[in-house]
Amino acid sequence: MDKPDFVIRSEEAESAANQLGVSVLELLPSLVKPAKSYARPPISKFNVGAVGLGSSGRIFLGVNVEFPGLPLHHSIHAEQFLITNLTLNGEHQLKYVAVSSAPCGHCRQFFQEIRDAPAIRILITDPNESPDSAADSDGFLPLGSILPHRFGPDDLLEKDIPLLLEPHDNRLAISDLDSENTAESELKRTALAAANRSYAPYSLCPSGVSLVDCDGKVYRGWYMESAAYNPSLGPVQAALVDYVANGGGGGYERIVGAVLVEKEDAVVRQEHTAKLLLQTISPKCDLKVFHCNGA
Ligand SMILES: O=c1ccn([C@H]2C[C@H](O)[C@@H](CO)O2)c(=O)[nH]1
Ligand SMILES: [Zn+2]
Repeated sequence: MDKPDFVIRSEEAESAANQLGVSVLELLPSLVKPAKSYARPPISKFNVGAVGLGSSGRIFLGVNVEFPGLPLHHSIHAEQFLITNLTLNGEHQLKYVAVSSAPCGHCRQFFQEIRDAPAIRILITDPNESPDSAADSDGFLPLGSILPHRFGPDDLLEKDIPLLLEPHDNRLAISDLDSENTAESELKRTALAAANRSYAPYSLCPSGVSLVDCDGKVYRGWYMESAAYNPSLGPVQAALVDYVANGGGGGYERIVGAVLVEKEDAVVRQEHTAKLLLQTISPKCDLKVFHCNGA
């Protein structure tokens, strides 16, 4: 691979599997090592790669990302990157994951935001892991076997609320945005569209971020919450997942502009954390914040 490919189309996955004489499922563990090479862990130097198969047949990659100069809790875990990559690409279900080391408790918890999470099957490729009696003959374990007695969306939400990978529209708007026509208004519209896809069923404070690099290429991401609150992923991190996946491997200093859209009266506000994160990794980046109205 010359350029990192963080999403593999189903036809590509099938033809790669055919060429190797394996099934698409068997392809997943073979992609973990290349995935690991795209990780950005300057603090731990511990690369993690996660490879997921969605119900559409597409394969998605996830890697861990660490930010020097910031507290460790700003880091993005490979599994969380993977889930963000799924949602940014409109994938509605995650079926299988192969991952280089055992998912930590925080990641097992974040997976709970996906419908039927206990049925997601996980393969840990770390050769030091001893075989698990809950694993199928193909080596995959149900997530429910490594996180029993789950705390999740069912504990806090009504059953019919769309979960993390399911389509939803937060129906947020910014007045007069339709009549604006500047470079900044494109970033604003992208951040608003991102906020409309944000998954914030616990706080009801959705938010979205757009980023632009020095070539004018735009990236976006949205805030995603966890029933257990702390594994939630901020909108800047989510947009950085898009940047790492699609920015051609460049450094964060190439990000020159950013827009955050959130509700004016939000009880959960992203503004200060977004500023802190962007100022640290990309000091020249100009962050603008706009408030939207709920429907
Ligand atoms: O489930 C896990 C556990 C750890 N890491 C990352 C976080 C950090 O960057 C590095 C060391 O903990 O590994 C993951 O990506 N997933
Ligand atoms: Zn983790």
